[in-house]
Amino acid sequence: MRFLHTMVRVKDLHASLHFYCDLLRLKEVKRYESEQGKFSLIYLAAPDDAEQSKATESPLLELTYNWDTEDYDDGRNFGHLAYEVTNIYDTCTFLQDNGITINRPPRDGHMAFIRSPDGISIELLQKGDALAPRSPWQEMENTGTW
Ligand SMILES: C[C@@H](O)C(=O)SC[C@H](NC(=O)CC[C@H](N)C(=O)O)C(=O)NCC(=O)O
Ligand code: NI
Repeated sequence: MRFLHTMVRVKDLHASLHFYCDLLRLKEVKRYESEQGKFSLIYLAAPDDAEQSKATESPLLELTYNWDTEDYDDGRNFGHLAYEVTNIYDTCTFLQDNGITINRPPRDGHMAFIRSPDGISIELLQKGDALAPRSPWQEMENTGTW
């Protein structure tokens, strides 16, 4: 058995594609539109996976967009989506500069949390064990100025 994807339902497809593709830089690898079911399924791969020849065989994020607006309760049973980043401080700076709240700043250079437009928790983990190169974030950590 192979892990295929995690599906999240999104209320605003434009806002979600901006968040996941423009900001998190995920790549759309396939899309399914159902006129009968009145929904769209958009499959997103992490950029490193998308560069591989078999991007559609890597673990994907499936965005489900129901064309008729629905209210989705905040399912507490769902935890988070986790992505590995090359430099967690650079990533958090880019996201913050683009209006994303860093709900859990990258203390110790390893882990940060943000939320999607639908409130889905996204965990960002520093690639490898090496601390990200020193950056203003670490100075802010050390001086407690966030
Ligand atoms: C193709 C495969 O990856 C799917 O996930 S299709 C599953 C199917 N999805 C839908 O019908 C989308 C629209 C529906 N209104 C919804 O919001 O899910 C499905 O069976 N969904 C039910 C589910 O619980 O996932
Ligand atoms: Ni699915």
